[in-house]
Amino acid sequence: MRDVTAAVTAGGRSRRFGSDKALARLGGRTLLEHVAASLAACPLRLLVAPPGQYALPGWVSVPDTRPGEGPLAGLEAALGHARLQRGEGWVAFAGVDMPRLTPAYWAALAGARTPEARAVLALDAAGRPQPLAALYHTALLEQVTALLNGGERRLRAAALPACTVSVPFRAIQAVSPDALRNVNTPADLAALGGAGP
Ligand SMILES: Nc1nc2c(ncn2[C@@H]2O[C@H](COP(=O)(O)OP(=O)(O)OP(=O)(O)O)[C@@H](O)[C@H]2O)c(=O)[nH]1
Ligand SMILES: [Mg+2]
Repeated sequence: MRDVTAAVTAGGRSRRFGSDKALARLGGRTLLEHVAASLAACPLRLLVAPPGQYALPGWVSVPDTRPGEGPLAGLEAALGHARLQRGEGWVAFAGVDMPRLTPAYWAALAGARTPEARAVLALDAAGRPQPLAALYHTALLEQVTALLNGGERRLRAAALPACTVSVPFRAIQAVSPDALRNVNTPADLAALGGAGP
């Protein structure tokens, strides 16, 4: 993962969770810390969030380009900052609410890259692509900006089918079986064995 920039997007309002889910605890760590740990091997690590909201040692705070406009806007900020700092290359983009992501998960995605690919997404058990724990190339930045300017807000629109590689669920399951577990509600966290703040 030395050639990949990490980016955690953390500008959401956790409406379904009812309090800031980035700070909810699971096994002695916050959800945000769990996700960050999965990406600790990346040399540059970006936290896209309102300035001053979170303290995450070793992570560079990056403000949203379009605050409150959702994770696609978070991706725009992450790709722009990654390009500025390191030139063209890959970004591992994650939400705050996937505490079971692991280095092996990210390595599986990184290993699936092809020279033509501009996005790498894992498929879940039902075959649905998972855009919130995926690799995106900085070459997508202009396309992402155009989508946002056109009113698009769905993150999955960033992964254009023609240049997206899918990683089958069985390949994820083999290395990181719970990686795609996602916390949207307190019940989701309880199912993982955690509790609210
Ligand atoms: N940078 C940034 N990240 C966002 C924004 N909106 C959502 N996110 C992040 O995107 C990820 C997935 O979003 P959701 O699961 O919908 O989280 P959320 O929007 O906080 O939660 P809900 O209010 O319940 O939809 C989380 O890591 C959020 O923090 C935003 O406007 N900017
Ligand atoms: Mg949301």
